Amino acid sequence: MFNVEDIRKDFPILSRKVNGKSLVYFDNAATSQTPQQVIDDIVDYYSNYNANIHRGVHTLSQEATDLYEQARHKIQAHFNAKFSHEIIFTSGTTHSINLVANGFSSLLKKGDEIIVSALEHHSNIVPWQMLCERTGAILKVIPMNQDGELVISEFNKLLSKNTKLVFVNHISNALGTINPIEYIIKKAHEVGAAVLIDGAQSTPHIKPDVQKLDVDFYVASAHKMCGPTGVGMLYGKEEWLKKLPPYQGGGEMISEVTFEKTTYADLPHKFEAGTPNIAGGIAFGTAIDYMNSVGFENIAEYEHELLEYATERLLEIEGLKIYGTSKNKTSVVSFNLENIHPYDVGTILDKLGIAVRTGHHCAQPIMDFYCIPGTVRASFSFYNTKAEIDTLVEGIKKAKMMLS
Ligand SMILES: Cc1ncc(COP(=O)(O)O)c(CNc2co[nH]c2=O)c1O
Repeated sequence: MFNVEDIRKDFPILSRKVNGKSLVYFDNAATSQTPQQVIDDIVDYYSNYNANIHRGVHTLSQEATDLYEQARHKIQAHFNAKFSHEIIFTSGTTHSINLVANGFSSLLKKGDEIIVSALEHHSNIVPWQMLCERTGAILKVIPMNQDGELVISEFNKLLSKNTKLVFVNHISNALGTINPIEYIIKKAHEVGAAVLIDGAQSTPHIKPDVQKLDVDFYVASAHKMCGPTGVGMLYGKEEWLKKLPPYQGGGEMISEVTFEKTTYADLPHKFEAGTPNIAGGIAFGTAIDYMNSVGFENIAEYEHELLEYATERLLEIEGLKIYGTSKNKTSVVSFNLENIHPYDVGTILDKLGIAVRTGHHCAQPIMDFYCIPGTVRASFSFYNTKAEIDTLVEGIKKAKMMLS
């Protein structure tokens, strides 16, 4: 196990004051914080290697290309992809999902069925609704229960020979629920459907093995796992990536362009049009190195301790209700105080230096299910502490006293 005080020294921002108080950062499900090692590599790139990549004959371009492609190999190794060309750099999870959705526009026909879940982030709902509008495919939804878990018996009933795609998140951003993706992938493949797993919330906590999962697509954002914003990845099985048409046209993604006809580049470049976020891609690799140096088993064990402690302390507060009570969840606690709007609680906590997320968390169907406008979401990471949780609890008690 690691020493959390030593870890916290890696994150300059954690020494900040907010409204005169020490920052307590509990909005990690929105974006994680950035260790000095990642910051240094971004500065190092722009200080010593900045050049456009691929096809350059000059040294700087070659060095930048090598760093970028080394990052791709780091991502391949981390997710245990069979080939590096199965890793597509994108601007993040939303871009990755839209790339796949766009690709299936030419592969689906009227009456085909797409299954998503009630726990999805809007980024894993709206692109599929748009795809259904384009193709006449039908969207089906796996329902959720009061604990914030998927009703798997209903999933089994939704599956049929018409099911072509099943797209669910690994972990719910709003509730922290860990979904049984191994089972979902197995059952979807039994009817011949392809599966995309939205890993935006799982990759900060666990190390998915895409070959072991046998998943067809897996997506993630660097900024959720100690990396920079504006860069993410799409893993796709080679056979699927070869089937999908390009998402964007332009430089990098071509083999030959004439006004009569254009031929496309091989994987991965077919899906990487234009100049990418080079520094971001390199820093994504650094972030993966950093998280692996801390150790995902250590992270999971420590964050589970934080979750248990936070849940126990929060439930001491009369009138506080937690949403998302699955036994199988990561370090996210969504809650409300009776008859108090989440925005008001969040605003008071901010005055105390405590950063939480309030609102629907881009998961409005979940809020509709619970008949609430939103929640206060506290999401913990391996650099948070039990003392910070105590500060949160005191802050909530203050908010309750002021707002009741
Ligand atoms: C499950 C899930 N899918 C997709 C996305 C979109 O990721 P992006 O493309 O990197 O923005 C998010 C972002 N979730 C959140 C962003 O801010 N608060 C959140 O809970 C997410 O949690």
